[in-house]
Amino acid sequence: MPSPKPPSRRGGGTSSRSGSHATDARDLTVRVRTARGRTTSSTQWLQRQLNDPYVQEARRRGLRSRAAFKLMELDDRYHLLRPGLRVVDLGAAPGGWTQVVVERTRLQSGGGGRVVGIDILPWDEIPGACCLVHDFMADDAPALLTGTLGGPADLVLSDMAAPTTGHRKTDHLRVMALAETAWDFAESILAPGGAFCCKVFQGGTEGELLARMKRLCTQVRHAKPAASRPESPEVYVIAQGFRGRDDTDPSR
Ligand SMILES: C[S@@+](CC[C@H](N)C(=O)[O-])C[C@H]1O[C@@H](n2cnc3c(N)ncnc32)[C@H](O)[C@@H]1O
Repeated sequence: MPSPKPPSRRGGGTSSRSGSHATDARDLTVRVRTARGRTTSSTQWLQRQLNDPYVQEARRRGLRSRAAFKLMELDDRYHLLRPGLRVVDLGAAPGGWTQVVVERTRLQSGGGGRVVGIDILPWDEIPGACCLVHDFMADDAPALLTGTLGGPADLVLSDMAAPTTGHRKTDHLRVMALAETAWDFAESILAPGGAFCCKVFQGGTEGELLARMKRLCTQVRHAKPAASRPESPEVYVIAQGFRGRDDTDPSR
């Protein structure tokens, strides 16, 4: 599954913002009328979805989410995926990242690896993957994931995000709490040499969490893929070259 070139809009973009484009380019922007019962924000969301080239490209390729393009780009840059890997995908629904993992680790053609995805929301099975519906923050989630994977992981992915409240500080804290719990879990399941790729919020992974990752991994970087909306504070932290868990670390 090749990564996309940043999808372009046929017709040269939105005419309302494209005064510099060729004058014969047709305006293909879909405009959504506000309807009774639909709030302004949901109208804006719908209009953005209908006009998002990543949404259109995902649909064309049979991908479940535009988020799939973020993982493709991160993998192209940091070489996270290869055949035979054992991967855990946290916050996996509706399944775009899992589809990319299955494809790029060649799970369906006997690649020898395994992928276990988990989400608190129901999601449809993906052939080649084990799709769990469970709260990752529940006490029994680490054991469930470890048992289902059946051994150490080479890669832990987390695209988990709680529904946004619109209150920036609250949203930041909620995403960072998920990221910290994801790293705690990664420390317990990653094989030496393993990697972790996780959504965090701008400002990146801070303080103690970043220090812990740097202590246990040879490389820790932040990246914002092109498919991540510029107005979104999300970025991804990629920690590679896991050295093994340090049970003497007092911050654990
Ligand atoms: C941005 S979406 C993930 C998109 C996914 N990577 C894809 O490519 O389709 C974030 C997901 O995190 C999930 N999530 C948030 N909190 C969770 C939790 N405590 N346990 C499991 N999943 C959670 C949400 O239900 C949501 O489906």
